[in-house]
Amino acid sequence: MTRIAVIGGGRIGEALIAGLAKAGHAAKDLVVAEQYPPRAQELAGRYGIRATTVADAADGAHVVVIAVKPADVDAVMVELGKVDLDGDLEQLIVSLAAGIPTARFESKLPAGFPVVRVMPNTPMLVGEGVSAIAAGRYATAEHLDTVRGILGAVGQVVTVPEAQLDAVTAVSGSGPAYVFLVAEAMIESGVGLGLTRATATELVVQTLVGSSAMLAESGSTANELRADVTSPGGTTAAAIRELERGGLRTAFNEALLAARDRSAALGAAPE
Ligand SMILES: NC(=O)C1=CN([C@@H]2O[C@H](COP(=O)(O)OP(=O)(O)OC[C@H]3O[C@@H](n4cnc5c(N)ncnc54)[C@H](O)[C@@H]3O)[C@@H](O)[C@H]2O)C=CC1
Ligand SMILES: O=C(O)[C@@H]1CCC=N1
Repeated sequence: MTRIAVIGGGRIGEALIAGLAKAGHAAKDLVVAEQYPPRAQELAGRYGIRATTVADAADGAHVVVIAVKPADVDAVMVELGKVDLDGDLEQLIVSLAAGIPTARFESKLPAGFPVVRVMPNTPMLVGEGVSAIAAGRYATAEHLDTVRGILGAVGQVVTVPEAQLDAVTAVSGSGPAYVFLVAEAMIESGVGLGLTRATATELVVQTLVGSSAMLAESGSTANELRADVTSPGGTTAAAIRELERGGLRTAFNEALLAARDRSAALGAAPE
């Protein structure tokens, strides 16, 4: 089985580890390097995996997944520079860091070293993630297949040119947060209308689950499904009029532009 080292055991690192563990990836073939010792021990205990240093984790791993904040990537690359990255193992660097171009990694790695950049999202924790992957200059179709195999175990995978990854980050990388914000707002409004928090939460969560299943399975577009709920002169029309008046579409346009630009800015940060 592919030996995977996850560098950075934070939210997305754990989502990947948990999703892979749930998908049956053997614990002995997963290792984490997390700089904060209590967190490292927590992950080791929770998933039965080894927690160690960056260099030790990378040494002997087939795939080294970088899951630290963009600002910490360079420090990790310095640590990786101390390892004899072994071409015989066909090692591969997979970066989950928002914004950081593959060229930045390639410039710090031995010549020709393959790098694949990925934008995942946290629903991979429950096997329902979506990741976009893009090949760096030296990554082959086989390397992309390896990454598809890993991320395919925890959700859907799409392949895009690297130039589109900032847009992907705005849509699906950050996307779960928009959905959770909508859920929060709907629950609060339900409570405001007199429902108990427990009832409002149950209604909202299942409404999101059911609506998502329809979007995924019905073959209808979002626009068609919305129209089906919207009886002329009815309750939904009254609600949607207020959402449009509140500038929902403009707010989403501006929000995704801001996220896309922030991703690009993270990549342009001085080394
Ligand atoms: N949270 C999310 O939904 C998503 C995050 N990402 C990307 O994943 C990366 C990580 O994000 P989060 O997990 O949210 O951040 P986080 O802050 O929760 O986790 C980062 C972890 O890396 C550890 N770390 C930092 N430097 C280290 C080093 N030198 N050696 C070992 N461990 C080190 C930190 O202690 C921390 O536990 C970021 O680059 C982000 O852009 C991508 C998609 C979604
Ligand atoms: O907020 C962030 O920067 C990361 C990247 C996508 C989701 N979380």
